[in-house]
Amino acid sequence: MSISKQHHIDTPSVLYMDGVSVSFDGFKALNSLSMFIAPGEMRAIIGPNGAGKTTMMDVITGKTRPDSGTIVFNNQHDLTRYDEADVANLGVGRKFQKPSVIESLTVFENLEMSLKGGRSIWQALMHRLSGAQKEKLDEILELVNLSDRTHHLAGDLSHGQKQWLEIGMLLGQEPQLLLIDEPAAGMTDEETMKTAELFKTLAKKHSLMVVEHDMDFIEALDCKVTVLHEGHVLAEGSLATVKANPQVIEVYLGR
Ligand SMILES: Nc1ncnc2c1ncn2[C@@H]1O[C@H](COP(=O)(O)OP(=O)(O)OP(=O)(O)O)[C@@H](O)[C@H]1O
Repeated sequence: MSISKQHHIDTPSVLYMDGVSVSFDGFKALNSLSMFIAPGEMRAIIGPNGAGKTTMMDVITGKTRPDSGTIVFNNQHDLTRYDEADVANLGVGRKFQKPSVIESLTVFENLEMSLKGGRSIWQALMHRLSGAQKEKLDEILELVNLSDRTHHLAGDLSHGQKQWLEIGMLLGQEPQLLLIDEPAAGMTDEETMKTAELFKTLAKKHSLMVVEHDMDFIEALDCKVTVLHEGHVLAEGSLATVKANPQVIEVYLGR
């Protein structure tokens, strides 16, 4: 599948990938991968183990440099030229599967440290927030369902709440595109459904790329699904469409 260069120029996009390939010792982890994410879009990415999902996020975020291909952020920035810190500063936030909140700090303190502009632990602990910053943190706390846990230690939160806190910390960076790896793993059913609601709300202001294995969660996201297989896009469309695709059934869902 290829997306024309003209499409890229004419259509506003948050992420445009075309013909992206990466090899490790001759093995193609990504094999001419092409994908297009629109502003405000939420996209679910599925695929069997080894399909290239992590490698795809690595090349978008500047962790791995592709051997060939184009990756453009916001119709403007060639992401293959930037390192991880630059890509984050441009507005691409990444959430790894395992939460990495600081457990000995409160929910609020964790969020304070994440605010755009960079705050040291010391500044964060001094609680010198502007009115606008305080307002923003309150808004994030509300969004991620943690308003009633503001002054609890992050270490006392449930696994799902830690994941929400970390998503809140990403939001503190004001990213335009969020890449989120298996958020529902280890969550209760209730937390999983709340997370789907949260993502639907976020998608109004941000673009989201969500890598996930949990089909109930993907169904609840109710968004376009891309199926990766052997480093390439195998199918794209609604969950119902890709589930009915014989190639998808063969390589993934039917296994
Ligand atoms: N640094 C590396 N060196 C060698 N091979 C690698 C490296 N990173 C990834 N691979 C290989 O590339 C392929 C794609 O891996 P990747 O982790 O991107 O898949 P994935 O879809 O994220 O899988 P999973 O669902 O298991 O996380 C796999 O076969 C993997 O072994």
